[in-house]
Amino acid sequence: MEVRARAPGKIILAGEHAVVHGSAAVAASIALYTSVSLRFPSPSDNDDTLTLHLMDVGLDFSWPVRRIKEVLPDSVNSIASSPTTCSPETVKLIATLVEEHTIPEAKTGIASGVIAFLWLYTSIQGNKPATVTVSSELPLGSGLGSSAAFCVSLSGALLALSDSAKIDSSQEGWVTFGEKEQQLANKWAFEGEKIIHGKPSGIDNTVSTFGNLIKFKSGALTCIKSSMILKMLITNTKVGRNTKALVAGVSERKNRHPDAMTSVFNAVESISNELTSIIQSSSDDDLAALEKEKRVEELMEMNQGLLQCMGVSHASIETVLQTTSKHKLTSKLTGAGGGGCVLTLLPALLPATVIDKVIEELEHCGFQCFIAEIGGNGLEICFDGQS
Ligand SMILES: Nc1ncnc2c1ncn2[C@@H]1O[C@H](COP(=O)(O)OP(=O)(O)OP(=O)(O)O)[C@@H](O)[C@H]1O
Ligand SMILES: C[C@@](O)(CCO)CC(=O)[O-]
Ligand SMILES: [Mg+2]
Repeated sequence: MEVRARAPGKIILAGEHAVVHGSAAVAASIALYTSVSLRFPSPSDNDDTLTLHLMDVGLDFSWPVRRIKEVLPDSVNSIASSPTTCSPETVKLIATLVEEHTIPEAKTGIASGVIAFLWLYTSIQGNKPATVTVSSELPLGSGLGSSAAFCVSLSGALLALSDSAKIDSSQEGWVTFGEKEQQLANKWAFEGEKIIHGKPSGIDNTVSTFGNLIKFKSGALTCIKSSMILKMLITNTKVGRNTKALVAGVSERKNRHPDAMTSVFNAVESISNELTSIIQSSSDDDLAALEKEKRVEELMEMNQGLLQCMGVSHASIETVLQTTSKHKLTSKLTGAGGGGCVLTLLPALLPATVIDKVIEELEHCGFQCFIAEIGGNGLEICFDGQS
């Protein structure tokens, strides 16, 4: 029996970090996916191992299921319908399973993803042997929600072959879960994100599960219907960073300066709310459309300034800001910052020659640029092995 699941990455248009502290944020899915395939061996395969292939980092992990039972005796019972937080003690136990494999020094960040995998796998599928393969079109650890896409696609595949999700496996091509199953996959993915991020807001797994353009605040999402073309250039500075450390850094700054940081988070909330109304408002003529673009640019600039206040910008991000501003374009970091990706709004009437020139200059700095489609599908499942 085999199933595949895929889940998209995301960009945050406004509100990263502040959203962890209760402010609203605006995010959109992008058409770059992480895919997971899950296959249970047939009895004749005589295979008693759980194997994980991580194609993007070229690492393979494999455990005899009796070893998993030894370390995690509770994993004999699946708790698929009740998303549960992995306790710090269980994280430590799972880490011993991960440490049985050698992870090269440069890839140690992968360990938290493997721990999240083992928690989701054993909670949803118990102790069955299986082969799980993960591959992604997203750059890992760059602010485009690779950890969420990993957790959502994994939860989707695991639930699709569990008794907790009712889904017709005879359907062909990519299909979406029903609302109840989507909610369940999203909740499990959030539990995985907690292992990777420490204190996630839930915005990344939510937009990856449901797709589209959303406003998110304190765990609740509102779908946004955009009435304007939002074309974003994404620049990957290729400076590696870790969301968990950046989120913890902002919390420490908040502990040191509670009043000032609360004001910063409140300002971000106003930016997200204003951005939402601008994106949704209808524009009667080209002038109004142009005016809306200018306002979005101004809000992006203000949000970037506040992210600098939070201490999550980086020299490489500043280089992108300076390079794009020479062409009168506005940029802001997206995701956790500290390197990673930067968004630049490409106005609807911007000549293609200018876009080419900006990309050339950014790539000359060693960055990688791409334009991704915004606001597409969320989590999807495929049973037929064809699509
Ligand atoms: N395709 C993948 N294969 C293996 N591990 C992955 C994959 N995608 C994500 N991960 C896990 O997620 C971690 C990166 O998550 P992190 O939250 O730091 O960055 P991000 O999600 O890309 O950015 P952001 O959270 O700012 O949007 C990796 O170190 C790894 O543990
Ligand atoms: C930095 C952050 O706000 C977004 C990361 O994409 C963290 C989170 O919301 O979980
Ligand atoms: Mg992440």
